[in-house]
Amino acid sequence: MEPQDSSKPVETGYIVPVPGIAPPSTPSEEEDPQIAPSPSTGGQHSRPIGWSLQDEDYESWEDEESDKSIESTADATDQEIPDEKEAEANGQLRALQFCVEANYKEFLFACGGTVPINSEHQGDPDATGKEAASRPESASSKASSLISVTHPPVTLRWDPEDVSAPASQSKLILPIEETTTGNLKHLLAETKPATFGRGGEDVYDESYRKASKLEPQTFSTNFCPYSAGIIEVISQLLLPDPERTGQRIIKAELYKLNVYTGPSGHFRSHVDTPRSRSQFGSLVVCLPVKHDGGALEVRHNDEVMKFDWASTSEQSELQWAAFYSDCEHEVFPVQSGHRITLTYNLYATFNSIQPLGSFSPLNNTQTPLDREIEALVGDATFLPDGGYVGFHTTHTYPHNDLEGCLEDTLKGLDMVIWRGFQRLGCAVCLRPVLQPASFTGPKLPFKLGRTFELRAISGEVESTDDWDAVAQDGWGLAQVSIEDIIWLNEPTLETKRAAFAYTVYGNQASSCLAYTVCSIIISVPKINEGKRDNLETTFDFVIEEEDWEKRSPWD
Ligand SMILES: O=C(O)CCC(=O)C(=O)O
Ligand SMILES: [Fe+2]
Repeated sequence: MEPQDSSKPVETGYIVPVPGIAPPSTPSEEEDPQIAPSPSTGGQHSRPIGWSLQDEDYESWEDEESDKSIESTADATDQEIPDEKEAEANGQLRALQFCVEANYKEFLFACGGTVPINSEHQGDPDATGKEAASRPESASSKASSLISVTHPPVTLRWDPEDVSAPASQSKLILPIEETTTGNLKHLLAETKPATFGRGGEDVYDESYRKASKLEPQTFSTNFCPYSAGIIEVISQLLLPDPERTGQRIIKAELYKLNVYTGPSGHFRSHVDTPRSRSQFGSLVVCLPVKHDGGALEVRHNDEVMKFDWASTSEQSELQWAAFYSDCEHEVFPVQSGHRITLTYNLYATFNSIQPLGSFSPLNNTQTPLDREIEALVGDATFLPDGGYVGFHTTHTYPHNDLEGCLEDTLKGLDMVIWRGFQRLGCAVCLRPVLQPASFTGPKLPFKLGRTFELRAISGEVESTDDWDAVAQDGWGLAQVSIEDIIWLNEPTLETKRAAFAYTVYGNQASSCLAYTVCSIIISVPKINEGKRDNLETTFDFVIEEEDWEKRSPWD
């Protein structure tokens, strides 16, 4: 896993000053999550995507701008209906657009459950017990078992600062076993203040985060999220492999042991910094230590999921939650006791070996959404000569990373769209879509990019032509023009990332950032003798122009 280049600005906030190209908050490579001071509770989609630093009154054109972006999307889909056949195809298209919209709330962005601790446990993976995972608010969640596993008591051992301290004092058995009870205070004494990345440095700010931590190299545990069955559950719910190709599997990496102590331990709303391009989420495992308060709330767009472990914190079980890395989350204040957690970074990785009879209750290939995609692609009146369909992703990806996004990290609905079209022979690729920057000048059009790299461009923009030149020459545009794409949905502006910096000359010069959202571009093959050709491929990110032309469905 290559780590994210921390020298590169990563944009997650809303207002981004551009001294050169440095953003206000470059996350620290070493330390904890960067803070995305985002909207209170998940999801306004009406934020502007680019603006001049001099635009003090950006609030006033914010709505206008977002309306405009939505209009532009609608323009692309509201196409003329010259004859009956096209009308029919359009009906099919609208059905899919409707279905996509209806599915927005259907996809999990977080999941959680419990693993019972069984002191009789002998390490037998088939030992009976229960493991549950589902939406935490559902009353039946704990009954909807996916896998039956129990875990032996959890042992924690740590390196004491005082190396002469006896080993028997640097160990806890949880739920707290009498012989180790007194060691909780030793553990607490070994933890260090938990900092987080803000403005490019590690800060300890108790008003934002009050917690302490141990680094993974200073402690060890017999707890393993794989043998506890947790990774299997996350895999089925957050990173499913609907056709069971066994291609993408999860790598969980222990990140920290965190302690939030009453009466005021907490972590305000933030988005974790992905440690690499392949990170798609985080896992928090709550150890059985008594505490009150400290609920974890996870948000995505307008949806909220809450994991409140306090009332069962003394029970003989491990409670856990996992969520996609672009989700805002928050740990509410712990009122008393100690909320002790193990956190893991979750990466999507490849598996070339087919899973052996792995239990998969999910079969996503026949969801209503899949059926709508099938109906659209199967309709010979829809793009009979081939063409492009676009889908703005509902989650954020590192789409300003030089190496682009990894399709294996696609989340929720995004993955279903990608796989749904791909399995029908359509070619798919991820592309950054440049959003119209806004400044006191001409209104600028959307652009579809071919590069993901975040750049500083010395171009000066005074007119639409200048903008075209900056975007075309300085940033690079895909051969497919944005107007050639039929869009299935509107961009979710929260997923934006900085693409390049440029200078605007109005009354005075000002630096601006141009932003992109991430989109799936689908090349629908042409109809050949009543059937679609099979493109059986993804686009390449760095292909020559001739290749683009070769792959064009109009050839
Ligand atoms: O402890 C939790 O529930 C979440 C902690 C968290 O957000 C983090 O460590 O980044
Ligand atoms: Fe976090």
